Amino acid sequence: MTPAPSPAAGHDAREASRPHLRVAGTHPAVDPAAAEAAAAALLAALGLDLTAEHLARTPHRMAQALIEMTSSEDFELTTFPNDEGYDELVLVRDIPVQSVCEHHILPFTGVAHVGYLPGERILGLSKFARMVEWHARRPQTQERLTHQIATHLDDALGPRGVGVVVQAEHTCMTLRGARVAGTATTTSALFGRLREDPRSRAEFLALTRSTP
Ligand SMILES: Nc1nc2c(ncn2[C@@H]2O[C@H](COP(=O)(O)OP(=O)(O)OP(=O)(O)O)[C@@H](O)[C@H]2O)c(=O)[nH]1
Ligand SMILES: [Zn+2]
Repeated sequence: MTPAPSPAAGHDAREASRPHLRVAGTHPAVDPAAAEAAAAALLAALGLDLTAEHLARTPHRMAQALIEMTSSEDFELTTFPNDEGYDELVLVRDIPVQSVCEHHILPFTGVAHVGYLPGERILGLSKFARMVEWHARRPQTQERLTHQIATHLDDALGPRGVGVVVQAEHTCMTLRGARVAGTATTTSALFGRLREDPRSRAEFLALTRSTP
């Protein structure tokens, strides 16, 4: 692997003024023991016999599964100075989205397309996926998830434009309730030039629709 080039001396001050942002600390505290006790109570209320061997550890597994689906790892949101003055769209497509709808606590899954028009700083490419996962792995609405990713990118980089499109299938709508298998929901959040400039907006939306 090629080592990352060290920043030019002139950029040291700017690098220090926007340190690698640690994304952490806003997830609520989790109490696994209380979650397990609550899962046992729910399963018993559903008429399950928790003394059966298959079910004995189900409250534990159920609590752990829900905790895993609503927790994500903290990470460093590494940004770099835009030394080359790159000013075209950067778009990372088809980032997996695995979230849980906060109305039914059932999964919704799909993809996110996240892009921006760089200003003074650019983002490490893997951080787009980490950012999506960090916001997705908690009880969410798709609209809020989409907006939070866009706001996060906007705050971290101060770019000229930000665009986020999320396409997802909600199991609360496909497996129960309306039971409309195969339906997909698309949400978008566009900021700056990607919202206001019709050509940039059209280019971004077209790229999120085209096949790679
Ligand atoms: N806007 C939005 N709605 C969502 C999302 N996830 C789930 N929902 C909806 O939340 C709504 C909750 O409505 P309720 O009428 O209280 O719930 P319900 O009786 O289970 O409704 P049905 O799902 O229609 O059976 C449903 O229409 C869900 O489809 C989301 O991410 N965004
Ligand atoms: Zn739901």
